[in-house]
Amino acid sequence: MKRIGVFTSGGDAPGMNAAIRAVVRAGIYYDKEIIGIYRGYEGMIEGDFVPMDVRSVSNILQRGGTILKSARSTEFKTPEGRAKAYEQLKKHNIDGLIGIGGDGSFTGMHHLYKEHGIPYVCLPGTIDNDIPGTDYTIGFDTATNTAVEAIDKIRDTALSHNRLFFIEVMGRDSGYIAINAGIAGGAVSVIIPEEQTSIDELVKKLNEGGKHNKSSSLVIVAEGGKSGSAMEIAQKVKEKSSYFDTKVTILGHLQRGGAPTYFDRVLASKMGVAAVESLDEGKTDVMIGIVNNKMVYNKFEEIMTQPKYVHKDDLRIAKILSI
Ligand SMILES: Nc1ncnc2c1ncn2[C@@H]1O[C@H](COP(=O)(O)OP(=O)(O)O)[C@@H](O)[C@H]1O
Ligand SMILES: O=P(O)(O)OC[C@H]1O[C@](O)(COP(=O)(O)O)[C@@H](O)[C@@H]1O
Ligand SMILES: [Mg+2]
Repeated sequence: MKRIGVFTSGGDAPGMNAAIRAVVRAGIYYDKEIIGIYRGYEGMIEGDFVPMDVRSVSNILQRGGTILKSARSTEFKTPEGRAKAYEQLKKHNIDGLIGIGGDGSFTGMHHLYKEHGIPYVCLPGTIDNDIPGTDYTIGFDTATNTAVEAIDKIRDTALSHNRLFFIEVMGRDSGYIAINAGIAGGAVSVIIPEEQTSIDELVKKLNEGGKHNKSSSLVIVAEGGKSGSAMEIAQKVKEKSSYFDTKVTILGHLQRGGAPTYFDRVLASKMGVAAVESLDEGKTDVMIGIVNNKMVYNKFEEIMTQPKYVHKDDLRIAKILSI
């Protein structure tokens, strides 16, 4: 393994820069040439490559976003698109890849490997924490802290006006950000895609809160749930009860930006070094994960056939604490 390509793909996540830095520095430490690939699979298809030296990753450890930029590429989902990407990698003598992205990016790397034999190691980089085989993904901790900070601020208004707020958080089809931000932010109820929510039960719960003199109520809604968006759920609740002065806040892309927490910086740094070392040792078709505070190497087929659900116990805890 002499030349390693590194790229970020899918939604950007805080800590991606720390991971790029670790890959570049560890690669150079082990006498590899590191080639940065811009804009994920789009840049791979177009051959948008740049050699990276030690100083090219100075002062990025603490920055959100990704200096390599990211993209979602429709073309790469086709065998033809991946063949184009492979031609570019061959032309630039790239022997292996380290990709930083979510479940979609991991699936893309797996297909490229199966079709063209390019060894790769994936680092889980997504705010959603929706990939099996790791307790945490890079960016999840920062995004959840950002959501909690926003929830605390909204509580000030909720308290001052005795209002009911529905706060929508990201996570695509996963409730990880929602349940953790819900526990940390003291939500009266957390609505996640993994569970069916009854509007009648929610109204009952809110009414009980009213009877117990709750002066503010915050409901955290994960995007992507079957019960609808925060806006739709708020509307349904209003139709069933005129008791509440209701407002809706969608946190949106606020959750993707900002300086990574210490946790995400350390996680990304450890995973970046592990990626270079494991690729050099001959590991491939794997995603690095952290499980019980230990680095693990997950084969694509072993983890991507399994769903990753929020811990049932977390839902129980949120419920107990919201009375
Ligand atoms: N099933 C797939 N086959 C091949 N490539 C895929 C597949 N799913 C996703 N990708 C590639 O990975 C990119 C990033 O995936 P996406 O789901 O958008 O984000 P993330 O990697 O953060 O989950 C997609 O734009 C696409 O190019
Ligand atoms: O920024 P976009 O393209 O609108 O995508 C929004 C989606 O990206 C995310 O922020 C991150 O998802 P990925 O890491 O899978 O790309 C999701 O929580 C959200 O559903
Ligand atoms: Mg994803």
